[in-house]
Amino acid sequence: MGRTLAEKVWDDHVVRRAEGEPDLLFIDLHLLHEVTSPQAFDGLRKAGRGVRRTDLTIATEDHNTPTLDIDKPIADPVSRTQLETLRKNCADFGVRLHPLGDVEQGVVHVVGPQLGLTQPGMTVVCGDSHTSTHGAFGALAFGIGTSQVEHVLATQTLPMAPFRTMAVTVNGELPEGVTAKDLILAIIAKIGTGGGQGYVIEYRGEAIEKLSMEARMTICNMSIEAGARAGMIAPDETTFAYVQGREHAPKGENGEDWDAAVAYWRTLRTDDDAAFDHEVVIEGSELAPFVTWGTNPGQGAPLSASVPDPASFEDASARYAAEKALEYMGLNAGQPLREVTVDTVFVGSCTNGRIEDLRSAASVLEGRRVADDVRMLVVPGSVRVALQAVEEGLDKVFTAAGAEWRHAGCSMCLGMNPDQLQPGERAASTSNRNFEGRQGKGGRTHLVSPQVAAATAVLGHLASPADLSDVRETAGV
Ligand SMILES: CC(C)[C@H](C(=O)O)[C@@H](O)C(=O)O
Ligand code: SF4
Repeated sequence: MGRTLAEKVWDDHVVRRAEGEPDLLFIDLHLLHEVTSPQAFDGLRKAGRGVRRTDLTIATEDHNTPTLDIDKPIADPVSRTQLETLRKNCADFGVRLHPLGDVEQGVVHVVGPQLGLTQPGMTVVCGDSHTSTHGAFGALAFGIGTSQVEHVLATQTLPMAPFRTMAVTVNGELPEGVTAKDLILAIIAKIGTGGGQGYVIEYRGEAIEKLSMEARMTICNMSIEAGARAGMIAPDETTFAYVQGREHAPKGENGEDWDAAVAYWRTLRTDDDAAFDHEVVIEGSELAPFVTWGTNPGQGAPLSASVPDPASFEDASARYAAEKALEYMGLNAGQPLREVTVDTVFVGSCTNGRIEDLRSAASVLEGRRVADDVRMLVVPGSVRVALQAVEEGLDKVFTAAGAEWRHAGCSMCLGMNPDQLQPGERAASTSNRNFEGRQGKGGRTHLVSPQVAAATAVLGHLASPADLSDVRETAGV
């Protein structure tokens, strides 16, 4: 019988298989950041071990980095210690690090792909749940815990429990104004935040094949929010075009390494006779802009809908979760989502902080103004993304509209740096988690696409670009 994409990549990395034991996999790329690596390095020190493959290991600073005044000392002592510790560890163990201020610094899941380090068919790990992002290249990419980080540092291998396979097939075409973010929010609302548990999800179908690499990364990034072990998309011409020419892409003197790599990558497709353990089918043409109303990424609905009545949930735990969520979010059942007002808009993160995301937010903001009582932060996912945006003049579009243009990092995606919501503040955010307190204690988060974020910033309430049709005219543009 044929094999799925995930099974092929897995099989190609098994270095030891024994009855009744998890397979031991070789790891092609190990990404590190300041939050989940300190204890792993301490463990190495205690055991007198080194980093086995420094050539396959790379670190960046992202979670604790400020996005303003980056040349000043870091005020928060916890953040400062985290960054100093990473710097010392990387220096002591010979690991390549892109610190704050470096041109390759940025959110770890933005940096790997843009350097061409993330490639089809690889195994990629990082002590970070959104490592699933790299699956967009047809890599098997897992978030791992700190003790596993230590294991990979020491051995470049990892024992992995077997997984089940799920296909999420998206047929047809996404309607105009519907983005990868809307699609993944709709998928999670459909299968639930636990729906992917134990599975590696392969996204396939016409609508997926048409997506850019940036959009595919948005989808795979949020696989973890459905509980999945990983998300993957088979590599194709779009993938090869994105990887080709990047710093770490295969080359060879006459391009022979590239040709050999592409020949192998073309085999990384699920065989026609392979069977998935579970299949979900979605009609892309039926989708609409999607936003969350609750406190987990599965509590979402089309923007045109209203806040659901908890009583409408048949399942008792879903009903209870909805009640708690509405209480925390300060929302009432039946309230139209378009009438929910926000004070903050955040465009950024490893979900939607890439150049295409900034372009799409800028295209909505061009010639318009952020509403007076709204604060909008635009935070590029990496310094490279920032430089590209500046080259295209996007930073000017943002600042002219009244938004703040910040330095690269995780920023307001989670409250580990100065960019935070105040208690009771409400944000439309292009990030991936709307958990209680995620963006700051008592902060309320609505997950949205970059386009919805920008339209929301202009109108001051949840909105899509379609709601803006006459605003630009009034502004005389
Ligand atoms: C801090 C880190 C461990 C965490 C993760 O694992 O994802 C963070 O990146 C997040 O998005 O919540
Ligand atoms: S941007 Fe957000 S989701 Fe991504 S790694 Fe940083 S904190 Fe995690």
